[in-house]
Amino acid sequence: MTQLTLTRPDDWHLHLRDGAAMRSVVAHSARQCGRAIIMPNLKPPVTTTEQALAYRERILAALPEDSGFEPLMTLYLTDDTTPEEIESAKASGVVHAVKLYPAGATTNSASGVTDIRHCDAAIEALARVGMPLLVHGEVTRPSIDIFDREAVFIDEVMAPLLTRHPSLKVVFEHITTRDAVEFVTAAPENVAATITAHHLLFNRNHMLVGGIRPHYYCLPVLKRASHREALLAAATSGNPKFFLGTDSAPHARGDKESACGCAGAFTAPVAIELYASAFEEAGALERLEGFASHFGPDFYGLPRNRDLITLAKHEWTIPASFPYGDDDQTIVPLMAGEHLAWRMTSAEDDDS
Ligand SMILES: NC(=O)N[C@@H](CC(=O)O)C(=O)O
Ligand SMILES: [Zn+2]
Ligand SMILES: [Zn+2]
Repeated sequence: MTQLTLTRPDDWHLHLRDGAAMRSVVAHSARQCGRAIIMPNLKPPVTTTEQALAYRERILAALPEDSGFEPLMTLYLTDDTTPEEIESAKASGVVHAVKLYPAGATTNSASGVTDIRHCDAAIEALARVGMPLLVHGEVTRPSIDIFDREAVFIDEVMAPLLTRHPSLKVVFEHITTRDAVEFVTAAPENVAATITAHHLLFNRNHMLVGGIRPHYYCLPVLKRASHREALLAAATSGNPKFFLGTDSAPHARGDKESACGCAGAFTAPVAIELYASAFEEAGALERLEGFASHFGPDFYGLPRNRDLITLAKHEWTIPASFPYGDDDQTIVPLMAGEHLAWRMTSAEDDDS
């Protein structure tokens, strides 16, 4: 196969940041994706519908002319989120989900949830209005090894949460383990998961062998090879519970290449190409479209995109960096300077 045409994908897990940083990254996603679920972990976080509406306007104002990209907004769940806030989020028509960050689990999660049982009333409202809860699934206790935090979360938080709220729509975000694949596969239809391109392509050796590579550091952290294999099998299985969410998480070069580097891989400029590499490795390119473009909107109850993109088999080199934010900052994409086999060449309207 030398060319691949598919329905335009959507990104069901994306960090755009705000201000100058947002203005420098949003076009990368808008070029590839029709829509994206926009993560609310700004400083301060997006906790109200009013803030989400204002953030959406800032994103729309930063889009290239003629872009049809649609930001799907989310709220950041806190211990104090009220059921009324959930109801006004639903009524707004622009907020599509609510995000659970366990306090301290990841970038800008300090205002996150300290104990999910504090949120039962808000979660009950989510179940009632049919809005998905998006979950960063890691426990945060210092005694739990960082490589075990997702698996422990399933037993301690995710399973009891679904017992208390059996009809709640849940997206287990950026899953990284065989445990999460098995949990989601066995769960009822209202439970799905996003998988990043980097967790499909890499294991922890890529981050740690031969030197420590900060651009491969993200949360949940890359796991051992057998977990990657389980993720790749799930993504390429055709099971509609698993769909595309890049978790592209921009941080300035200096904040990554540091004695205490930030967590997050910046993949937006090459997202669909990275996924194509993973699916090709698994011999499953014909299943890429379902994963990238069909299963996400189906789960969220939104129409699939009408337009198409084309990828060509054409080796090229990922740029070393891109401009980022104010001043002379730059941002380094994942696999900077490395070769990719596929490249997105064009997008077409399907008005015929
Ligand atoms: N994935 C990451 O490593 N980082 C994300 C936060 C997140 O999605 O957990 C970020 O906002 O930088
Ligand atoms: Zn996360
Ligand atoms: Zn994320």
